[in-house]
Amino acid sequence: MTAPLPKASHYINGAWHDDPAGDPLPVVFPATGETVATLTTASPATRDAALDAARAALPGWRAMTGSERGRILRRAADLLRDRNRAMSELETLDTGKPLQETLVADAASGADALEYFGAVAAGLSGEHIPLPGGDWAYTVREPLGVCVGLGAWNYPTQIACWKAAPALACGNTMVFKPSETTPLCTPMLAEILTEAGLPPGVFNVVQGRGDVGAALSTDPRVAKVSLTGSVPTGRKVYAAAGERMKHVTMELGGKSPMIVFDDADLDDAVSAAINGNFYSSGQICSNGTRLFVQSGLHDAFVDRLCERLKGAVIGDPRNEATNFGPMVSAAQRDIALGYVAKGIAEGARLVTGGAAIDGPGFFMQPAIFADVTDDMTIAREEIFGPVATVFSFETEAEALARANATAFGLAGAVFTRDLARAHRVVAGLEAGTCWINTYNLTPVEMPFGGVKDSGVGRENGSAAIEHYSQLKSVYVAMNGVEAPF
Ligand SMILES: NC(=O)c1ccc[n+]([C@@H]2O[C@H](COP(=O)([O-])OP(=O)(O)OC[C@H]3O[C@@H](n4cnc5c(N)ncnc54)[C@H](O)[C@@H]3O)[C@@H](O)[C@H]2O)c1
Repeated sequence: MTAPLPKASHYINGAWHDDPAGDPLPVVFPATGETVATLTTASPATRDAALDAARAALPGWRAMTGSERGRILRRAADLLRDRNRAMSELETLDTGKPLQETLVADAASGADALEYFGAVAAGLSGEHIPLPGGDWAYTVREPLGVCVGLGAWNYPTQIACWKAAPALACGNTMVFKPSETTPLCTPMLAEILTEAGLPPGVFNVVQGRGDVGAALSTDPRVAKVSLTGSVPTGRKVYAAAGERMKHVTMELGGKSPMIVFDDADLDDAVSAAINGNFYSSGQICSNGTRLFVQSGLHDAFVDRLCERLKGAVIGDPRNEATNFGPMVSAAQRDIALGYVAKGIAEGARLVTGGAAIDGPGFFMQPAIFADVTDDMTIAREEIFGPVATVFSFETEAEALARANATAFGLAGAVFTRDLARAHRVVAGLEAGTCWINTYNLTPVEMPFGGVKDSGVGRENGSAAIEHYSQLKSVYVAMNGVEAPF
């Protein structure tokens, strides 16, 4: 792989920016454990420079028409597609995800978002509202101001684009902090945006850990914070934003149910369970890790899933034949292995996998648990690793009640050939994003987000516009003004 690395740690005001006052931020390639780059975190001066740049760029950017802004975003989408291979290689270096995946799911998804919101930007407008007596009102859709984006480590390029594209389309400016675990791709995205014609300061990237994220998201210059991360971080960021009356989007964790009825297409359901549990080595927020399978199909489902796992090609993610890579870090693998141990200790049946793989890198075998009960730790907590849990159920009402018995509400799915049942079950699921007879497809046209503890707000689709803009209402009097005295 020959992907170029970022020329500096940060990207501010349309240029690369180094910060010798920051702390070292080593970037570890998860497949080998080697440090491939050492960036620095942002010192307070660098954070300030980024926020000042975003604030200074705001008047000029919001004054442009939506069509003008959209043209730049669409050009950036084209550049990102042109550089898909280099960006995918970098994403693989950053995350350890197989190149086979990053070539189709990361920069490509980011480009989709830039293209989509580039087109949407041109159509942003308000309403005309007729009122009694010939008076009327109109609304103007205005940007919020400087937005802060905080990213998780599993989809760095995609997360940055899903936040930046709607924010910029609406005329906001942004300071984005990628996850400290995967800092390489986002500054490259900033450089691409500059090349596409984005004015300096409209999109800035600073590196750092949670303290940098906290300082950015509580800064008085900031109007909105959009986080993709865990529920505990979400609580902190949301509380701090609430105290300062800032807007938020919270894309948080999940423990989503996939309900498979006896009449489902077994192969489709198993394929979806593979995508929804083992893609990206299970490190996907919306994964359907609670597999509720009706008793008539249960054993066949578990057998087929185990059989299909034999097709996993585990190895160096830079090899395009590899379809199952390492976990992102030693710490994340330890968390997943800890859950496997807990599952066994609490009496679940480990059907296959679940062990660390010897050698360099943070590899573990994909794991399937059966005979899981709803009260077990592995049934309740987000694992964020390649650990699937299979439950047996008898009736539709039972499946729905058990699926909803969680504080999370990110996603859910139903597998059945009975269309009425499919829609009935989806209507009853307490989840922000649902699928019928498929899993984890998240096209940019479809709003994505969670309910309950899994989040607030929506990314993608026209719904995202609501979360990056606000309305100004203007009453226009066409008659004289009456007063009581
Ligand atoms: N719903 C979604 O769209 C979605 C997508 C991907 C990942 N996730 C979730 O993300 C989690 C995994 O990612 P992670 O481990 O990087 O999450 P995390 O919560 O540890 O970190 C997320 C980001 O928040 C920053 N951060 C940490 N503490 C902060 C604070 N106090 N103030 C401000 N920022 C702070 C981190 O530096 C990082 O950039 C999982 O729970 C997963 O489900 C959700």
